[in-house]
Amino acid sequence: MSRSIATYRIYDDQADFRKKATSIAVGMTVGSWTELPAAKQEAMQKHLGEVVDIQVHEGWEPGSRYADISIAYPDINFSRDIPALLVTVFGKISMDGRIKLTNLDLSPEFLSAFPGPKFGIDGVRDLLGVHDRPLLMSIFKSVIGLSADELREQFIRQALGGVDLIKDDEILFENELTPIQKRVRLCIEAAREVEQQTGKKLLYAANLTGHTSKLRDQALRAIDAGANALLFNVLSYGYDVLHELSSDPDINVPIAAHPALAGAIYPSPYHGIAAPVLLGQLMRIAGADLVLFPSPYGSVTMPREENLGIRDDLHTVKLGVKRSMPVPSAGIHPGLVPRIIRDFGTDVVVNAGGGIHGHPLGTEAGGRAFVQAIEATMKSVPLAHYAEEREELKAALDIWGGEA
Ligand SMILES: CCCC(=O)/C(O)=C/OP(=O)(O)O
Ligand SMILES: [Mg+2]
Repeated sequence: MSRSIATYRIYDDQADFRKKATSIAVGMTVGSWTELPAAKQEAMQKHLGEVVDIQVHEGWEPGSRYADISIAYPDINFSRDIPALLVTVFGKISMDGRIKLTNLDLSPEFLSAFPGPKFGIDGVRDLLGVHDRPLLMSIFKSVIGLSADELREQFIRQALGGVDLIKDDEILFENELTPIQKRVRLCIEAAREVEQQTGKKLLYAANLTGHTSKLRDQALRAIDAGANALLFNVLSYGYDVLHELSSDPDINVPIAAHPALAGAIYPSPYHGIAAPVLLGQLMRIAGADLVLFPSPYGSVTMPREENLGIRDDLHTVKLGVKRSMPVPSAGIHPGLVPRIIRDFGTDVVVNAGGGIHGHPLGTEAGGRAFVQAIEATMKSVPLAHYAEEREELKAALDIWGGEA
């Protein structure tokens, strides 16, 4: 019988964890068990959840306790979609005290319904023709209220800085000045102009927004206007919307998943869903080609072990789909590039907004500083040494600091 296993961390100083685990396994599947007549029990056996592991630990505070509990849920109980999975394994019990969903071990049967990322790491690299180093992405900043000309000008400045991708900020929604088709047309045209000068291909991830019922048409309009990538605020819509977009054959461009709202779900040790599940595994099987998340060392941080957990879930062969590109973000500046590459390897996107636009010599110099920092790190040259002959990197290190 095909089963998917959910692991929870439950904090309770008094609980009989075996009893608690059994009540979850029964309550989230067949509802009640011991009261059922034998004939009914036999009929319902195939639907019954099972406690497969309980590990009890002493907590940090004296006398406190917690347990890691794993429960197997028969795949027969729920349909092959993420909403059904999440309601089954963490619907009602997510509201029942101090309990956090920390891991999902999904069955091959369940995973068979998920094509995963259309492009993945290798496909994005193929689009750009860059295979031997981290990618560099910049983010429009102070973008609300910009006219089309101002947006185009900012795009060109970023492109001339040598970035591989440019993304909308996640707070750029449909608006009268730069509706998606208009801004895609002007940015892609600008990308082609700059490519004439630099020879560099560019992906522009336009933010796909608006009512759910209109997203597919919106995406097709953007692609018709020349869009070669999309940004999507997954958690405000739900994973299944991403799944529908990513598995649509007509939406043939990479999708970058933004983590907006994730901070309401992953940080607490006592509640919510662990970051590797929320921003690693589920984003990848829902089809995100690139996944943004708070880095361990920027302005909006996430503990390093959770970052590395996301990295591992975006790469693991266990999920049986293409790998998604990790994009550790927020407060990234050139001095952090060696740490990023040390933690994530070269299959990573170095992503910055303020770290590019806030450069003392301007946006173009900000991009060049990152390009230089990546070059130095790939050559195993200390940034400070590499900066001796490169004013853009030197200015960035002077203002934001160098590698730890
Ligand atoms: C984790 C998401 C980061 C993000 O959306 C963003 O705009 C970052 O900007 P900077 O912190 O690099 O300025
Ligand atoms: Mg942003």
